[in-house]
Amino acid sequence: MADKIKDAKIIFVVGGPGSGKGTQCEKVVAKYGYTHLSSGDLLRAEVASGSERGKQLQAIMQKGELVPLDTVLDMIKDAMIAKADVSKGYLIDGYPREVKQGEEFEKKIGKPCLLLYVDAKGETMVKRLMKRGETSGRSDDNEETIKKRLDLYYQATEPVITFYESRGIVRKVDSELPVDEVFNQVSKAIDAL
Ligand SMILES: Nc1ncnc2c1ncn2[C@@H]1O[C@H](COP(=O)(O)OP(=O)(O)O)[C@@H](O)[C@H]1O
Ligand SMILES: Nc1ncnc2c1ncn2[C@H]1C[C@H](O)[C@@H](COP(=O)(O)OP(=O)(O)O)O1
Ligand SMILES: [Mg+2]
Repeated sequence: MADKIKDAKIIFVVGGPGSGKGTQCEKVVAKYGYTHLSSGDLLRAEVASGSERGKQLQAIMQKGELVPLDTVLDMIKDAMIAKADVSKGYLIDGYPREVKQGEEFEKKIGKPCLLLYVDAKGETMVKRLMKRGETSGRSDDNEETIKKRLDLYYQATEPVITFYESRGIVRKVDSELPVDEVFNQVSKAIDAL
């Protein structure tokens, strides 16, 4: 597997909870045919399976904390391998959430060619998540957990952006704008690859 994935384009999609990562990734899939892998979606699928491991994950996610690095990296790697023959590129959404996750990903899988930084204000993210919580059924879309997720984002995930800025691969998009305008910025970043 390693070779095939090494040659594929890998894009990290990083931003706070509710910033609009999933929304933009869906549009990238439609326009560019990339494979979208959301760490949160992979984890929620494991929870939905009802497995013992899923139960442990659910408890962590409900508190707004990060699940163990190895668990999420293994899931992403397996999902990437499963698509290796058909994939033009990968959108890795919601990972890395801390610098260590980025380092381990590069050791075990490969290097990203782009980090899309989906930027929105804290108050905007909270508003969007509260609204999403009305229909998402997600146990972490509640006021208390949202606050913890946001704190953790600023503490653990923002340093990821600084880390990759020094490598010159970060492109920031302004996710305060309407979805289609954000996507124009996303498209420009991908077209430049
Ligand atoms: N640019 C935007 N303008 C307004 N609402 C947005 C925008 N992007 C996303 N949203 C809404 O905000 C919520 C969170 O978006 P989502 O893509 O699930 O974020 P994330 O995956 O980063 O948590 C969703 O309800 C979505 O419809
Ligand atoms: N890379 C990662 N490492 C550790 N935990 C993760 C993870 N990605 C997701 N999780 C866990 C903790 C998150 O609070 C939860 C939901 O993640 P998510 O669906 O990516 O949220 P969002 O799209 O709102 O930013 O899943
Ligand atoms: Mg998401």
